[in-house]
Amino acid sequence: MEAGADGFMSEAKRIVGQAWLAVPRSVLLCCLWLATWRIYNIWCDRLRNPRRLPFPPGPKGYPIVGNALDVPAESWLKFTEWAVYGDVVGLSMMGERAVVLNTWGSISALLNKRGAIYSSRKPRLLFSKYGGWDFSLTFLPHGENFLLQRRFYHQIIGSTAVKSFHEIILKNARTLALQISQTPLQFQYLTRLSAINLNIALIFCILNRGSSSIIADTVAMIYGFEVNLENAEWVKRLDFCLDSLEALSKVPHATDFFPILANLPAWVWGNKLNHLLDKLKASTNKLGQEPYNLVKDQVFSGTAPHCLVADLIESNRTSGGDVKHEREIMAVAAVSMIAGVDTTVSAIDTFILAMMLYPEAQKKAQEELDAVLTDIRLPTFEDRESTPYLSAVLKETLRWKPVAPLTIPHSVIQDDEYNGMFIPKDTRIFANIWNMVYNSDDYPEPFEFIPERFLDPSSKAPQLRKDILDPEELLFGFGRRVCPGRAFATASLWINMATLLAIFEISLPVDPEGNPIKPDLDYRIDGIAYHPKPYKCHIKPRLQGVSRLSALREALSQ
Ligand code: HEM
Repeated sequence: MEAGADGFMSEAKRIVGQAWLAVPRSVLLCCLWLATWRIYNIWCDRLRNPRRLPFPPGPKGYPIVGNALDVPAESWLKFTEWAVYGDVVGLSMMGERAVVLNTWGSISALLNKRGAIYSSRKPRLLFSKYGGWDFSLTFLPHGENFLLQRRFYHQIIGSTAVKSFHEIILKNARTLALQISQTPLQFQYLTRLSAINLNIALIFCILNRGSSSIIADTVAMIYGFEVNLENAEWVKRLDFCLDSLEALSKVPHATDFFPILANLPAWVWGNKLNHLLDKLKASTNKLGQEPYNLVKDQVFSGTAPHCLVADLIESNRTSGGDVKHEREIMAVAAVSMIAGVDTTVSAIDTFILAMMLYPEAQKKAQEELDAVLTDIRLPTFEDRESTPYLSAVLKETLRWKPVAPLTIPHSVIQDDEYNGMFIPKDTRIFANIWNMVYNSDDYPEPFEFIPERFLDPSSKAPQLRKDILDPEELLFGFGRRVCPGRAFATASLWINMATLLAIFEISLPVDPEGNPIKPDLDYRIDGIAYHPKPYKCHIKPRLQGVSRLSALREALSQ
């Protein structure tokens, strides 16, 4: 019996031994490496978190992928469902940690008050490594280049500096109103045309008065060009850049989960992806390098108008005739073109929709404007302080349909503790704006457009309330990453709203039987912002609008 058992054991050992030998050596090594890596991580976690504080609570995920498969494209909707886990929700996405902040309390405590450590970004390696987008502030981690580019923005379009652009913003708002009066059915096309102007302005320093619009504000501010409508080539360039950015953003790439893979050569990812990345690089170059060179020539010949690039070139010129930080100046310019257009257009679209659907709000804003603008006078920035109702309309526009429901995720650069929870270094931080703007405690009846919510009910004359969460503090992001175009964007939005309301009556279109046609309020992410689907609207001059339009024509012809 014993001899038989021994025989069986040695036979078994031999079989198992052979089976082991059959395992390819590389797989074995891989498993060993993974196991060691896992043990090392657990050990490091224990050292970093000696009090064993828990990671924020959140939904249970699947092995390896974590919660990644449960997050749809409109992730803010899922994140809002997960707010049942708390103010701060912890997730795991393919091995990477993420935290969703669902309330103003947690956002201001972490992103604002601890902004020094919560203001980094995790670059998307597909863009930065392979797409040539390592210059872009939106993807830059905390560091020297980030600080330099933020300083450039502050210098040129910080809340005080931006006033030097008011004149051009005003003129562009008036031009848009004039265009809408000529082809009211095309109001959305005109907004689109504004984006076209943006592209064209990237290359031409040609002044073509009478064709600019809200988009042209950005253009004129950045490059000091006014806009020529006819150049379709530049339309294609910006569109292509936006389209390829969107296409590349929609699907996660392997390097998002395994950054180490970004060390592989680009050809590994296949011809099609490389082709798209090459086109992105080329179009970005044309948004940055080419117009930059034009403005630089103007600066050196002393003919450049006041604009972001010219001012930055001027302030970075050396005595030897060079320009310091050229790459960063180009980056600021190209990124502003992309970040400043889509966002502003989305807010204007929402404003027009709201005016159609809430005629009472429109009437109140117009009565307020008429009281301030005697006779046929057109609105100017000096009227901003005297029109609190309109300021409330602006805040409600931003809140009602948030331009960026999740902003851009931040990342934390060192381990941190918050309310007894451990937030490890490199965690991606999402600020769930969506959950905040539709929170009925802060904003009762959150899905309705009610500008009055921002006005003090105890005051006879309309006055903005101070005890309510201001959407302008939410919608432009947080801490050291707060949108550097905020002052410019709100100035542009305000004057566009004031000018349109002073001149036009905005109402629902009607069908052949005279029934009002309600617009579809289904929004989607298009490019970088949340947009309504194309919609129709009836826009015609008001009684006072007719004479204001004549005044406007005269003002623009001067
Ligand atoms: C209604 C208009 C706009 C909205 C709602 C908006 C919103 C935002 C948001 C939410 C962020 C992310 C902030 C964060 O990470 O916490 C952002 C970043 C940014 N925005 Fe805006 N924006 C608008 C207009 C503009 C304009 C007009 C410009 C430039 C002229 C601009 C330039 C930028 C840039 C460069 C960043 C990246 C900042 C960084 O990563 O440090 N934006 N914006």
